[in-house]
Parts: sequence; structure tokens; C-alpha cells
Amino acid sequence: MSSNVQQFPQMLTVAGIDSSGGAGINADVATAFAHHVYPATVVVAVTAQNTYGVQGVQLLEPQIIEQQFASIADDLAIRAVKTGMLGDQQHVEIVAKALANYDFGPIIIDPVMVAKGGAKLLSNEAVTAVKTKLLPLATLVTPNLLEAQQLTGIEINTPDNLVTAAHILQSLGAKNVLIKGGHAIGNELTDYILLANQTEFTLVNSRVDTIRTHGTGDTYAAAIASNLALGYDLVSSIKQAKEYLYTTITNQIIVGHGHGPLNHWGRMCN
Ligand SMILES: Nc1ncnc2c1ncn2[C@@H]1O[C@H](COP(=O)(O)OP(=O)(O)O)[C@@H](O)[C@H]1O
Ligand SMILES: Cc1ncc(COP(=O)(O)OP(=O)(O)O)c(N)n1
Repeated sequence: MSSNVQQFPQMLTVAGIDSSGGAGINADVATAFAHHVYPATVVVAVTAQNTYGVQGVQLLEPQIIEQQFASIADDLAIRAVKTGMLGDQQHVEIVAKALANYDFGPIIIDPVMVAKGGAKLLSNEAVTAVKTKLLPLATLVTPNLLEAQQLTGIEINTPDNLVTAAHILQSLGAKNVLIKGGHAIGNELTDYILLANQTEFTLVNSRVDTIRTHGTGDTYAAAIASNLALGYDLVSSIKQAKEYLYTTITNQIIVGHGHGPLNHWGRMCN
């Protein structure tokens, strides 16, 4: 009997596990597989959560996090890495140290701070560590509006403020910046992108009337990382990721009773 051997590009996600399967590492893994990219994982935290909210968080011991990085670096050929929920200052610093130490390709930092239901996924003290230790390593940082406000210290309530915030994020060391607009008021959602060469553009889409948006930020960043691992340039990776994300929001699946997960089979429905 003949066998079939295939190779797929590999990406790495460094984040927390979501017991309900919709966000965090679970979303990243689903996104990578949907892109035909192989996902490796460094688990930083385990969360007990469902579509109503977060009921518990357990951060892992530093040693096992460092060991996960070393195991992956010793064996796999990672072509892009994405970070998500990191929990506290100590864990941000452990992850930053590992990312500076190993070459995993382009680094996408999704500075996850608060879950949809309002639970804190990053301590206040850790925000400084994200700014000083992680952003200088970032090929791309992908904050939502609230995260961008926290990281820059400015209120983002006008298009000018949005641009200023992106420039502040660049001055903190992030090469490219994508500020997501999902938390804006209104039916038109705008993501603002500022590239390293100072080119800027926006991606605009209409708001889908749904509460099933658990994991949008993770999925977006993981899709960008997957596209980079596949060899696309950053702009194509962002644009294709946005299209992928939209298919996961518009083709809804029913899981749980609250903020349900995205549909990673969405592309197959179109
Ligand atoms: N209801 C929605 N309809 C369409 N797009 C959405 C919806 N909610 C979020 N998005 C998109 O998902 C992306 C991430 O959303 P956002 O809420 O800004 O970030 P996060 O999920 O990290 O909090 C953005 O590009 C935003 O436009
Ligand atoms: C373990 C874990 N990581 C991240 C999040 C938040 O992810 P995000 O994509 O921002 O999802 P929503 O905020 O849209 O739910 C999480 N809830 N859990």
C-alpha cells in the first residue's frame, strides 16, 4: 500500500486555553488548520470559561513554559509566531525572553487584556511589561481600541487620535500596527493599519448582527500568522485574514447560550 507524505508550514501560538473552545489557543489551532498550516502551542494559562464568561484562570509555572519553548525550538521549523493571553508581568517577561532567544520568524503580538464578558486576562502591572518587553519584538501588534488606549495612554475617540495611537505604538517598538475597530459604536467597523514604511490603510466592514464573536481577536491574529507562515507578505496576510475572519462571523454556528464561538468551517459555506 502506498503512503502519502505532505509538508505544511508550521506556526506557533503562545497563549491560554479556553475550555469552551472559542478563543485563545483553541481558536488559533482551528484557524491554523483551516489555513493548512500546522500549529504548535506554548500553553501559558488554562482558563475555565464558557460562552457566558470566565470562571477561573490558572497560570502555568515558568519552568514548564520555558520547557515548551525549548522543546519546540529543538525540533520544529516555526515560520511565524503569535501571542495571546499572557496573564501577568512575570509571564509576559518569560514569553518576551523566549521570543528574543529563539528565531520563530515574524512575531504577531495580540495584547489580550479583557475577555468579552469583562474578565481580566492581563494584570494592570503587566501592561508596562507588554510595552517595554514585548512591543520591541513585534513585527505586528494587533490591539483592539481598548487595548490601544491602555498601551498608549490616550483616549481614542477621533480618527486623528487613532493615527496618533498607532504612531505611539510604533515609537514603543512595534514595527507594524493594526488597531482593530470592533469595539467602535455604529454599523461600520474600521481597522486602521500603519506599516513600518509609514504607509497606512484601513479595512472597513459592516457589523454583523450577532453575539457569536467569541475569539475574533485571536482568530484574526492567528490567521495573519498562518498567512505569513505560508509565505504571503504582511499586507496580503492581513487582508486575507480579515476575509477569513468575516466568513467565520457571517456563517454562524450555535454553541452555548452566550457569546458563542466563530465558525471555522465558515469558508466552506460560501
Ligand atoms: N459583529 C461583528 N461583525 C463584523 N465584524 C466584527 C464583529 N465583531 C468584531 N468584528 C471584527 O473582528 C475584529 C476584531 O474585533 P475587536 O472586537 O476589535 O477585537 P477583539 O476581539 O480583540 O476584542 C475586527 O476586525 C472587527 O471589525
Ligand atoms: C484563553 C483566552 N484567550 C483570549 C481570550 C480573548 O480573546 P478574544 O479573541 O479577544 O476574544 P473575545 O474577547 O472576542 O472573546 C479569551 N477569552 N480566552
